[in-house]
Amino acid sequence: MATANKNLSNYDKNTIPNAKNFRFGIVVSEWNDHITEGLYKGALEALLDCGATKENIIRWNVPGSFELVYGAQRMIVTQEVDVVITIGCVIKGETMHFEFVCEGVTQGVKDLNVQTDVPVIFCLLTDNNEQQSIDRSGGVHGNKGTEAAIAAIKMADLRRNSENK
Ligand SMILES: Nc1c(NC[C@H](O)[C@H](O)[C@H](O)CO)[nH]c(=O)[nH]c1=O
Ligand SMILES: CC(=O)[C@@H](O)COP(=O)(O)O
Repeated sequence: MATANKNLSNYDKNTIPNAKNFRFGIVVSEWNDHITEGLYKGALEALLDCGATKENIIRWNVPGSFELVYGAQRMIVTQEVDVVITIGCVIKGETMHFEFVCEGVTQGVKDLNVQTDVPVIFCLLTDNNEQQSIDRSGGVHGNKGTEAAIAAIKMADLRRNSENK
């Protein structure tokens, strides 16, 4: 289902585990910070709404989305988190750089999910223009940060429940 047909901010708390006992890492790209701050706000509000405590939410900034992978890896190694959310916004420019940044982050986040035992949530906007980013960071299509927070809670719960299987 395309985002245009699904509001990214909708969630049913009855279907979401309580987040109070999980530690969350959030790595935020400073590129397009007028967008990434909105994504972070959506994620933070959803985590707190679902029971997370501010003491259990660790935020680090990185220069751009390409650095999200390294930031998430260091967060996993040093901070004893249950899950990491990577937040970035890549907007198409004149060159192929967009494609390489998007692919690099996509593959890097995938690799962290495969190579570590901590889930890494992919909250990366990969948009053709700024309006698409505005629409998905608290605009008409909701907030992808909210969606990422809910995914983070669910994946932290899955990890906890699968530890002793
Ligand atoms: N153009 C965008 C970038 N570019 C910067 C890269 O992410 C990276 O920081 C640089 O190549 C140095 O390694 N980053 C974004 O997050 N969004 C963009 O639209
Ligand atoms: C995704 C990017 O790095 C891009 O915004 C840079 O713009 P350009 O391709 O015009 O150099």
